Amino acid sequence: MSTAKARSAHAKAILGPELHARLASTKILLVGAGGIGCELLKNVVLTGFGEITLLDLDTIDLSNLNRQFLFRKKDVKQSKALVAAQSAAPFNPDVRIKPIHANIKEPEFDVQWFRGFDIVLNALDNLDARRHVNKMCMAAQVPLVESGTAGYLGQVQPLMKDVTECFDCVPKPTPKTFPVCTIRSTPSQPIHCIVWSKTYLMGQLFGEDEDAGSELDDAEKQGENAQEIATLRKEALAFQAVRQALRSPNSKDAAAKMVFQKIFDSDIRNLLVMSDMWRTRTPPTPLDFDKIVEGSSDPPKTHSEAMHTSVNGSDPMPNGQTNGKAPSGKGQPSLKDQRTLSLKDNLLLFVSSTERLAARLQAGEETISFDKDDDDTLDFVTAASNLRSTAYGIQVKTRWEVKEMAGNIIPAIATTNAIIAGLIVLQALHLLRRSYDKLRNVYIQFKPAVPLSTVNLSPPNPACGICRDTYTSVLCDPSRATLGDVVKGVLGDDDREVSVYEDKRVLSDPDWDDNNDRTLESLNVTRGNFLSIVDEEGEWGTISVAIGLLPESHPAGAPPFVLPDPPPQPSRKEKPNLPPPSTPPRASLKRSAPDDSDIVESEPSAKRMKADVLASPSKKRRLEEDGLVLMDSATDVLDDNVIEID
Ligand SMILES: Nc1ncnc2c1ncn2[C@@H]1O[C@H](COP(=O)(O)OP(=O)(O)OP(=O)(O)O)[C@@H](O)[C@H]1O
Ligand SMILES: [Zn+2]
Repeated sequence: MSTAKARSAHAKAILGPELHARLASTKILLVGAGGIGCELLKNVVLTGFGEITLLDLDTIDLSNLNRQFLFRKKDVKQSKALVAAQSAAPFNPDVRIKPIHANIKEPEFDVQWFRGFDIVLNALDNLDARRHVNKMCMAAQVPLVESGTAGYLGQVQPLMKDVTECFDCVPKPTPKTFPVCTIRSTPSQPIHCIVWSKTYLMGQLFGEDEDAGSELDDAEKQGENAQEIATLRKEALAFQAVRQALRSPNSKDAAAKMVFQKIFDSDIRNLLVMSDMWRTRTPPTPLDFDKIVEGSSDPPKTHSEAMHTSVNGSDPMPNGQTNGKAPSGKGQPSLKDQRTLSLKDNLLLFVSSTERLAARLQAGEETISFDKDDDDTLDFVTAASNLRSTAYGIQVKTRWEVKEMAGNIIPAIATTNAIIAGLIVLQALHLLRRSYDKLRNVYIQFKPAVPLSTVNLSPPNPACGICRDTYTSVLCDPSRATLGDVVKGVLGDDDREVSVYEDKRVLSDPDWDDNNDRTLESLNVTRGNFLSIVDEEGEWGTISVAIGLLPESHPAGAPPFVLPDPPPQPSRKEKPNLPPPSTPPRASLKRSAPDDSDIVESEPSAKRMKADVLASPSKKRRLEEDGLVLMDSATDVLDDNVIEID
């Protein structure tokens, strides 16, 4: 038997000659060439898929090499998609792998582009991209296999419009956020100090020079302490001087000390003035740079130490941690990252990492943000969060622990990725055979005797704001097609009252047609966007219009759009008893349009609630100005592993 025949003998025997032959011309899109993606690419190539498009936006990092086996050290900094394709192609001489180094959310990957695939396989690591691919697959009616791993756990979920639930049929946990003032003034846990260093302090010192005021405006609206907000505003203003020092070659040596004194001494003294704030809390202790360097500073005790001492008079070290004082050599782990740093160690690490980051700014880097794999930023965040913890009497953390917490890292396990990648192919084959009764959600669970569990699929959620929409496409020239013409064209003879949205923006409603004569381009609606046409009475399903570009063959004198033929037929809506599943609140509600003075933003599913208060944009605007947050679902669960602060 020739090598090529031998290579495919098993796959052919298992799949049967007909399906095996079909795979050679089946077009698959694989999104993500990371931990799961590398395993999956190998699997699909060896199974006999012949036409593979592999897309990933990232380049290879040294830390990927322990599990992303298609990459070698020489490939670091190269495109993941390109290198993975080159490494996997020789596994099957007949395979064609087209690598694309790009973000799947780019407008060029529009619904028409997705329609070119027979199946899509996700190997992603974030909710945003997963939700995007889900919507595109629902719109293009292409089957999708979704997957994810977290440590020893993993899941595979086959999704098919109108057959199964989609990824958005069930609300996803919202990333955990902390109130601004907990982070900025009253931390009580190590994570608060880590989030402060990574998000706030790094941003202020090494990020873009931007006004931190809007975050404080929001906090003020939400009723947080006004005097405290005023102090924080002053603090933010004073950052200008230290920012400049960090960027000026003359003050390099002094800059780190200046930063230290501002944030760990004078900012803390300013907060202490607000005696009200410390009535029920332990006040922080300012840190003295010179005394710590001399070794004469006596670090404040952690809360638990203080409590313990008062109970039994001893001086314990909770959880083997110390606050400032390194334990004597015995018992200290030998790995550098796992050693507890003393107060002086943290100060010296703060100075050296600040100097390294300042040197990078002076060498031309415009901004530097936290990256767990960038040693300078990890050192800075470790030292800064430990110094802040010390000032607030909170336990310090090792560099290793800070890396885990700041990077929201759950260790990636190569074997879990490999098992999940195998299960993805099995579910993909069921979808391609249209054996829908065989589809299962598959989980890896913590039960050695039964490591895999399968769950039958649920039908689509009738209230889902993604897969219950009726999708259609309009090809147009957005610089000439007007909103009114496109919407009227799609509705045809149907003269129902409708509102039109792009994502969360209301573009028109029955009492407000100011935008109807504006071009789509002027409304910032272009290729890759969707217009949602929502029935005002809530009787008919939403029509989602994917905007694509006109073909080159489109005659010059013809109208600047091509309408769907036949026109979309939205389904009559069953009135759900439950509120629709929520779209998790997004980090930012604001999207810029060239002139968005006439554009109102609201949660997309609010349109389906048809609440009277939301019927007119002016009312919506007022509600938002009042700082009112409209929740779509009361069932959102906070996930403790995910920490995000904006
Ligand atoms: N919007 C997107 N478009 C294209 N590729 C994406 C997008 N979002 C994430 N990815 C890719 O999905 C892959 C997910 O893989 P994985 O979870 O192993 O992450 P990683 O970055 O390689 O590893 P780690 O996060 O553990 O360091 C990554 O290679 C990432 O670049
Ligand atoms: Zn759905």
